[in-house]
Amino acid sequence: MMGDVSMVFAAGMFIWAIFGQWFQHQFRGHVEMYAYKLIGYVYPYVQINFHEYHAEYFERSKAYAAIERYLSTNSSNRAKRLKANVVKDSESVVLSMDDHEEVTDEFNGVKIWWTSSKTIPQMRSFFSFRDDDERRFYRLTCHRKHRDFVTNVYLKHVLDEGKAIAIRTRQRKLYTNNKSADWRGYKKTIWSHIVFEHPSTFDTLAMDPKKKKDVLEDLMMFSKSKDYYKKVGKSWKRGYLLYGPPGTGKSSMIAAMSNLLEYDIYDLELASASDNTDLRKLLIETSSKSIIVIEDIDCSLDLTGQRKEKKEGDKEDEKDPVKKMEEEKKKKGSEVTLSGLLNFIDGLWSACGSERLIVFTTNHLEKLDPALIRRGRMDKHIEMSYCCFETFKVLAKNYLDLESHELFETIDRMLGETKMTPADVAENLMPKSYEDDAGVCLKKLIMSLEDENEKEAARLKALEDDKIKASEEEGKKKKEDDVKLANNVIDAKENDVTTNK
Ligand SMILES: Nc1ncnc2c1ncn2[C@@H]1O[C@H](COP(=O)(O)OP(=O)(O)OP(=O)(O)O)[C@@H](O)[C@H]1O
Repeated sequence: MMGDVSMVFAAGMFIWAIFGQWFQHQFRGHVEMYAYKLIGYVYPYVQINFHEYHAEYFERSKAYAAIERYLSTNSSNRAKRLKANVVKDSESVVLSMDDHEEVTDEFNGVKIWWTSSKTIPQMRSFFSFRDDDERRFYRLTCHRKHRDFVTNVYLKHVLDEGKAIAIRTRQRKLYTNNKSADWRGYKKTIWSHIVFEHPSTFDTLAMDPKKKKDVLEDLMMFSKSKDYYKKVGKSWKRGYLLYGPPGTGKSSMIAAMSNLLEYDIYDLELASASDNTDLRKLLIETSSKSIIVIEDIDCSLDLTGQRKEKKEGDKEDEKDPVKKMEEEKKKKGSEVTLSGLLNFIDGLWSACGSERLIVFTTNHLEKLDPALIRRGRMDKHIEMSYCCFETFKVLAKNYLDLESHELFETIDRMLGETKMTPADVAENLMPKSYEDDAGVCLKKLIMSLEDENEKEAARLKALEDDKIKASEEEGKKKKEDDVKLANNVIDAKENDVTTNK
């Protein structure tokens, strides 16, 4: 009998174990569901979890990253246990909340609790994409009555702040486009980048103070005009044309713009783009908050010639065929056309991405097709010119820490008479040895200006001499022609007399 009972008991245990295992998930799910419902009736708080990775993608959640940055900046001083991350070329340390740490945030009088947590799955997936496979998440807890405020207002504030912190702390990049071959050997144009750290700022940029203020205000206005651009139906971008002789600070101005607005720079080499499609692809790949620069636009491509109509007397057809072929080949390097470039600036494609500056630089304004630089495309034309006294004063302050000196008057007068680029002035102001004090550098500049002055005088004299020589030769030739004409008239008269006889 005992044997029968124990057999029934053993069988019952076995069936229960099978059922228990089979029902485990469903049971647990149901129990959990009802437990949460029950808690929901008595527990006055709401919790929202933000996971680091999306379940279905291997991509880090942007919201998680933004919250992490927000909490690092706003709450790390309140957390007791912190995690340290080294960023920016291993130079600075960013602190964030450690796992299972809690901080309290207060926004518009509403209290919000943040906890950082992690779960470790018991079963490691075959496709584990991270070594430890921990799933981190932030948990936000707030009172049920603030639920709408937190989801609609507070979270937007956290995400916006997180984005703004990312922009403030990110390393700016300088992109250049170049051709590279993929594994099949197909050539394509791609952007590659390096960290951009240029010291030029609007403080160190030497130019007419009024002009500088004007540019600065224009840039600041642009960066704050998102809503305005939207209201007037324009894409949020602005074109700048920087023109002037080499060494007047066009590149320095671009670096100063980037430092001011904290924008990346895309240095676009037009000749490296195979055609308009390639150009469009490069454009689409640029990010917002960037400056797209095309330097020396007049030299980039034959953008000026493509619109010119053939004039009578054009020698194109009479060109040496070999030379013609060579020129064609050279042009084939890039088939970007003026219309492609115009499309790039203000066509539909240019509207993808926003908050972008497009900057053209040129040493020869007169060589550019007017269509390329008309207002609306290049909204602001900025002339970078030779060094004037105001420009010099900025350079003297930068290079020599000097605001006044007895030689300033001489330099003021000489700069009025002589054209010298800020780059050349800066070169003269730079001490070349430890003995070179400010006076020595200023004297060096004066000597250089004198040299320049003499050279200019010699150049002008040579020009004047050439003019006099040309006019003398013209006079002489005219005299000879007159004599010839007079002789011909006499000869003709004499012939008439002989015939009449
Ligand atoms: N306006 C300026 N203010 C301050 N520094 C200047 C200025 N112009 C030139 N410089 C100095 O001269 C150097 C060369 O100037 P920069 O490359 O900016 O001139 P650029 O006009 O772009 O010349 P290019 O047309 O040849 O590219 C700079 O590194 C900077 O040190």
